[in-house]
Amino acid sequence: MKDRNLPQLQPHPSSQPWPLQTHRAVEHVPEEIRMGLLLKILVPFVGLVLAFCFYSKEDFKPEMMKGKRVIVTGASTGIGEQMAYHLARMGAHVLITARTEAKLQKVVTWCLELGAASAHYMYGSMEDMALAEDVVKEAKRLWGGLDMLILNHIGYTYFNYFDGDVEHLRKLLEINFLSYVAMTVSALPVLKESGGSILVVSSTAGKVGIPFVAPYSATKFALDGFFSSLRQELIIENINVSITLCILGHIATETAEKTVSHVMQKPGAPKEECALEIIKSGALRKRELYYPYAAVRIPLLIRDWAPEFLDSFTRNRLNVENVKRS
Ligand SMILES: NC(=O)C1=CN([C@@H]2O[C@H](COP(=O)(O)OP(=O)(O)OC[C@H]3O[C@@H](n4cnc5c(N)ncnc54)[C@H](OP(=O)(O)O)[C@@H]3O)[C@@H](O)[C@H]2O)C=CC1
Ligand SMILES: C[C@]12CC(=O)[C@H]3[C@@H](CCC4=CC(=O)CC[C@@]43C)[C@@H]1CC[C@@H]2C(=O)CO
Repeated sequence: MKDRNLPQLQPHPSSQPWPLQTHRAVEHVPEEIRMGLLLKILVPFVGLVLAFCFYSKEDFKPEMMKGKRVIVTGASTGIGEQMAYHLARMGAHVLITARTEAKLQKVVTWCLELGAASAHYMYGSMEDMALAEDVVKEAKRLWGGLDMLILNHIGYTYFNYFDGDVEHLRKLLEINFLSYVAMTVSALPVLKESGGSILVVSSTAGKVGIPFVAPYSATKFALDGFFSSLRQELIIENINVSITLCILGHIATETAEKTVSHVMQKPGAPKEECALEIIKSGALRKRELYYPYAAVRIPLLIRDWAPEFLDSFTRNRLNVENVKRS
């Protein structure tokens, strides 16, 4: 008979059959620690397995781009500039765009030095939808057709709390999204003739919620929605034009480093390698590119399983205390 006054001693966990013992041990570990341990072990492993599977099938050869006719927008600096140089080394024809003519002239000169089959530029702002269409018309005039359209340009992006400026958002939607649609509408007929490719440069901010880039993020999400739907329609109609959505993490371009060096805890990935991976993914007609692979792909794997954890992880990767409302 048990003595009511004595504390009822529990059998030591080690005397329990294994499952019960483990169950009790796990019960005492807080949820967030369990999630953290799970993610620290499981997620990198999954990322490595996916990376091996994905990249082990890579069979890009630079000669695939020799003689190809390529438009690269936003190519006066940054990732677009590096894409132009890679294409030049591969012997492609390049037509590059941006607003700053002097910068475009220098990039074209260097492209010819590097071995481009031909190199031309058109300058102006992509706020002007007529320019978006004129660039494709110029490609038809110069080359008689088009093989690859790389949509890369973006308008000025602040990195701060959303300030409520709806007009800024409207303008950014025109530059970052509607001009991409206008160029695609203009280019599709010639891309159908060549069985060509459309490469859409986007961001992790076009797939998950990242603070301080709300207007920019909206334009990148719009790209995903529009071009993922258009890709479905091209497949349904057996139209041989590929669409590659390029999801990029933080890349060390001049603009990015100027804008966020005080907030990011790690430097961006190299713009030269990023540019090459974009070209390779388009030439191989990939559905999506994730670069840097693990830094981009793992958050997307977590996104639908543990959204709150991902939000918290994203905030903790930034020195948010350094962002002051302007
Ligand atoms: N850097 C990063 O961390 C990341 C970048 N990305 C994406 O990569 C792409 C390139 O980024 P990045 O190289 O850093 O950008 P940059 O700011 O370095 O280059 C932007 C380009 O767009 C041009 N441009 C700017 N405004 C306009 C306009 N109104 N009309 C036409 N062209 C314009 C600029 O030239 P000009 O001023 O002469 O017009 C420049 O050539 C973008 O789509 C961006 O969203 C995605 C994720 C991360
Ligand atoms: C907005 C911009 C480009 C980006 O997409 C990044 C942002 C810095 C914080 C980021 C971290 C990530 O992991 C994903 C990308 C991004 C949202 C960059 C600040 C300026 C960059 C820009 O405008 C284009 O160069």
